[in-house]
Amino acid sequence: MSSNFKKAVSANNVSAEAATEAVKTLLRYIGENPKRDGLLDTPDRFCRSLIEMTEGYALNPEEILATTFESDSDEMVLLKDIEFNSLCEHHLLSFAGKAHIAYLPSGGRIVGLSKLARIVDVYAQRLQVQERLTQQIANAINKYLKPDGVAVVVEGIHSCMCVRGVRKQNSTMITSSMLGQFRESMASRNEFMSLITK
Ligand SMILES: Nc1nc2c(ncn2[C@@H]2O[C@H](COP(=O)(O)OP(=O)(O)OP(=O)(O)O)[C@@H](O)[C@H]2O)c(=O)[nH]1
Ligand SMILES: [Zn+2]
Repeated sequence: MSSNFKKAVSANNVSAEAATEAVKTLLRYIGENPKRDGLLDTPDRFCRSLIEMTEGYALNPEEILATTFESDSDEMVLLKDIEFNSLCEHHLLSFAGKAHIAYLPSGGRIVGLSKLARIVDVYAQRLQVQERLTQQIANAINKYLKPDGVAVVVEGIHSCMCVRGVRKQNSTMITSSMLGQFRESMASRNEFMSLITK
């Protein structure tokens, strides 16, 4: 794994070697010695973790939502409590929580349930703000599945508010994006909200 990483060059032509050197500089910046035993592999590990946590850039939402199935139901489909981990683009610290997604099938087509969870990962595994994460999930489902409506609510706890800065441990950020019938009809929105708060 480690040797594969060393050969890698990013899309922006930054070598893995340059990336690990940058982490060594950060370690020196905080007064650490990157040559001490416990830190020898840390720059390599850190870079691999960062690549792993941003795998969403390489995923294609159109491909994920390409397989659909026939269904004669036009009732709401809801997948709730989809866990996610993301990285806040301001501090590069984790924010994590749950996403809830509903859509109203249109044209007699439904999508495999796991694909909704995969769409969350496409956008969560990038540098994000929670508002954009929420909108991107809703917009992708709207664009590629063309349902009558999409509703997305994301609940996230931001490490940058817990472990540093204002240090508030128990606040949760809640964001939503309502499209189509969920935006137009209060009844649809209320049905969705009551199901996710059960
Ligand atoms: N709206 C929004 N803000 C976020 C998100 N993630 C982190 N933030 C905030 O981004 C802001 C960055 O503010 P700055 O003042 O530039 O940075 P800072 O000095 O580190 O701010 P503090 O966290 O208040 O110490 C902070 O208020 C964070 O709480 C997010 O997903 N959405
Ligand atoms: Zn942050």
